Amino acid sequence: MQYDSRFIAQAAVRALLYEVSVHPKPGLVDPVGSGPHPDMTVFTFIDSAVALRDYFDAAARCGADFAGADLTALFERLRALGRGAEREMFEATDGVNTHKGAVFSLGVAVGATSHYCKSHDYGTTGVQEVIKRMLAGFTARDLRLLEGKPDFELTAGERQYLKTGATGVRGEAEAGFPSVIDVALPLLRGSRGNGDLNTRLLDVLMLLAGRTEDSNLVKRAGDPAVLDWMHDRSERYFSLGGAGTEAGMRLLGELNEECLERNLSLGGSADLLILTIFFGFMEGIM
Ligand SMILES: CC(C)(COP(=O)(O)OP(=O)(O)OC[C@H]1O[C@@H](n2cnc3c(N)ncnc32)[C@H](O[C@H]2O[C@H](COP(=O)(O)OP(=O)(O)OP(=O)(O)O)[C@@H](O)[C@H]2O)[C@@H]1O)[C@@H](O)C(=O)NCCC(=O)NCCS
Ligand SMILES: Nc1ncnc2[nH]cnc12
Repeated sequence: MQYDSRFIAQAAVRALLYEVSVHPKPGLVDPVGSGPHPDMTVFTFIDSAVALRDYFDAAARCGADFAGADLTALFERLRALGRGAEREMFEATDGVNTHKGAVFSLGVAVGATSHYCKSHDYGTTGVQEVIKRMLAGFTARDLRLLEGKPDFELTAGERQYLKTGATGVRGEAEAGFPSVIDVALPLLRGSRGNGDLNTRLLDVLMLLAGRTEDSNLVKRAGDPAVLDWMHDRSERYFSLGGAGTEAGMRLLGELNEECLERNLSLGGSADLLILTIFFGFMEGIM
């Protein structure tokens, strides 16, 4: 299948809207509640997603139009578009950070997909190779800029890198989003025809939460040990049979309560779910 830029940009916005619609998501905003995010509701996410439509159109066109051999130059062009999109997102949400991570990760995915589809039938492995070439050396280059940056200017991801060496969203992106393409997408493919979409996507979220180093979760907990706790909860969830079982749904409810009490957010895992949904649309498995 050869996709055009318009279809690709539309899939990106649909992925944002599908993710926020999945419920009940522990530690995240969904149509039923705001979880540990009192400054946002599902409507904030709808406003944000709609405001990002032009950005994804521009990112898709940028990918399709790029003709050079050095794909790191394509990434730099996309990054400039992403910075503008972040501003548009904050305008649409009155300063609330809904999709900063997704502006970056999904922007990369849209640009890479569109570039690949210019000369190939769609294939996720091919797109992953494009992403790796676009981001080659990015993490080291970006994090090298931190030398001398005052502490109060550091983002959560930057602070965690300096403290523990965790590379967060940058490392995940540079490696071609392995947790999405090698872990979550196979689950989504395998669950086709088995359960409703909401159930399938809850399982994908919990698989991602169990495998990812979510810098948003670590920031909220103030301790990277929270990752082991979340990874254990995810294992338990799947040992109970996941969202297709009463016991799995009960565990999700308990986890939701625990995230609320401890003010824990799964923002990074939500972004990876968005990416999985996007690739799911591209593969026609949703
Ligand atoms: C490259 C940048 C995007 C790097 O970002 P930065 O250093 O500014 O921020 P980080 O702290 O590193 O995190 C970025 C966001 O990435 C998401 N994330 C976290 N872990 C992972 C992971 N393992 N894999 C993938 N993605 C991950 C996460 O996003 C979600 O959390 C956001 C809410 O965060 P925040 O407001 O900090 O937290 P709250 O606790 O909710 O707020 P408080 O109430 O406590 O204040 C939300 O957006 C989710 O989406 C991380 O936050 C950047 O520097 C950059 O270059 N940006 C501009 C360029 C661009 O986007 N270009 C696009 C195309 S290339
Ligand atoms: N549903 C959601 N709730 C909170 N943060 C998010 N980041 C991306 N999706 C999110």
